[in-house]
Amino acid sequence: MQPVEAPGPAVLSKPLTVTVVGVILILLVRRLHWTLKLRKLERLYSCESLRNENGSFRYDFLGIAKAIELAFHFRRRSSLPYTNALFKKYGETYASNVLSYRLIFTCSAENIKHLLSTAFADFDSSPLRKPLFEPITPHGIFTQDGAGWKKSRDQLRTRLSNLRKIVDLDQCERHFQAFLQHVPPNGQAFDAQACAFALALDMQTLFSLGESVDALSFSQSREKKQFLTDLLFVKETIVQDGFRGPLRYLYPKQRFLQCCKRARRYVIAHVTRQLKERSSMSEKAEGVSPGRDCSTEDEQVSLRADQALSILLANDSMSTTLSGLFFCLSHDKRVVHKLRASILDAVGLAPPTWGQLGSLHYVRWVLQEVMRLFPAVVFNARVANKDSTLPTGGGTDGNSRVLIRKGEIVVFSTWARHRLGEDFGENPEEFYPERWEHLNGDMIGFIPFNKGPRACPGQHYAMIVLTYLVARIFQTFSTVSNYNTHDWTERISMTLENENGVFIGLS
Ligand code: HEM
Repeated sequence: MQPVEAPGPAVLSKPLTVTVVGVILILLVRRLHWTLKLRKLERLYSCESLRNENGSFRYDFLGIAKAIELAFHFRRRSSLPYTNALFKKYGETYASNVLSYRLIFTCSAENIKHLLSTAFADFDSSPLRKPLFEPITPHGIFTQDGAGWKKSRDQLRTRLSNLRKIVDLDQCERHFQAFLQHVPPNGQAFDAQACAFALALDMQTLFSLGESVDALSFSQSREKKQFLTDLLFVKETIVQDGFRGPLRYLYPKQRFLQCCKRARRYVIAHVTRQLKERSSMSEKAEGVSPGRDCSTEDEQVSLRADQALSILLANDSMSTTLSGLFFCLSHDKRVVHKLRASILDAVGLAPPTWGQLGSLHYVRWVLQEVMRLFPAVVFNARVANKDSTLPTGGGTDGNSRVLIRKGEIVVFSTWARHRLGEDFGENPEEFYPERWEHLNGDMIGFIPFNKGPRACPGQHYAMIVLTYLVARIFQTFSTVSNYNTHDWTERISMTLENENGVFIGLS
């Protein structure tokens, strides 16, 4: 009998070759199909090409030099003037290659409106935020898009809708009195930014956890101090990792994860207590014991914890506005004088009532002007979830539509939007609250709270609380002395801060 010969290598490699060629062909056909689809979209919307950042990055094919330059400016605290200079050079919308990703930078009011409102469904934020926020709020509003986001949003809206119920002016007064304890006598210097930060934290923890973290108290408990330290570290790491992009995986995460775990445990303990109190109240009221489904209870606690943590992560915005206000007023005696006179004129020296808050128009102009010059969130980004377009930025004049491919990141700058161009009248870099006499807080390019379905759900709450605090501060004091020895220097944390603090005196 003839021995059966084993198949040679040539016979074995045939099916492999066919498979590889087949896969390559499928990929090429898909690529071709996608390219043709893009061309069709381009033709349909008459898209033209976007200006690319060239200059020193012409041969930076992998976008490494650009990434280094961005990191350099972040560390040097010069990202804001740097990006504004690029907008002046390339126009309101341009593209950059950063670590092989095409990033589109824009400060065009039309493009921002498109991202946030008109084409809201075509752009997501979770691909960028989820990896950053997941360890602290796995199902929080910041980590979601689509149906998950809508569910969280609806729950928050229900919670934030009844302003009369959630803004307790007596509580605001207590927080204001605690703030006063930190103002030294006779107009001596203190760091108003640090105090504003503590004040905002106390208000927000009381609101979201039912118990203040007592950041303004001189006898804060060790547990609360630890929670605060953990929360601050978590926020700081999230921001740094956001700027590091894919390079963040090179950095150790042990302390971050530990802080997330401890902070979450603290929040869960408070939320559980709140839910138990509420459930025993309803039991007493209805005389029945609600069915106890363990998994539902756990889910409820986890959901509430995510909600509370999301509010706490969004908290710094209030302190950015307050410290920005102190900074601007320490340079402008005229506005301080006019602000105080307008408050005394409308409400006298007694704490303003709910009804009186709406009549403090000059306070509103001053707050809007501060939020224009020092918006809490200076940069923001969205990722295209399908091939799409932006209304402007294409062609030599920058007026044509531009094509955005699925997965591309569009970064928009609120800082540049508020400070470049002529939307806000003359000298947009100047603090001039009177400009709001002729402008509308709802105007398209004014986006301190963003716009559209994902606009800040706490904006009305924030404006009422801030108006109350400003009224109380300037009923009490008539001068703001400037003790800052350095220029205002950016510190982009979860929100915007002055790297040097804001040293003022109140008398
Ligand atoms: C002056 C004060 C505030 C400013 C300037 C501000 C600004 C903003 C901005 C710009 C966003 C959009 C972020 C984005 O889409 O990437 C935002 C979102 C958010 N803010 Fe505020 N905020 C303030 C106060 C508050 C307060 C007091 C709360 C809660 C009580 C709050 C809760 C939130 C939440 C939960 C989101 C996420 C909304 C979502 O993703 O759908 N904010 N805020």
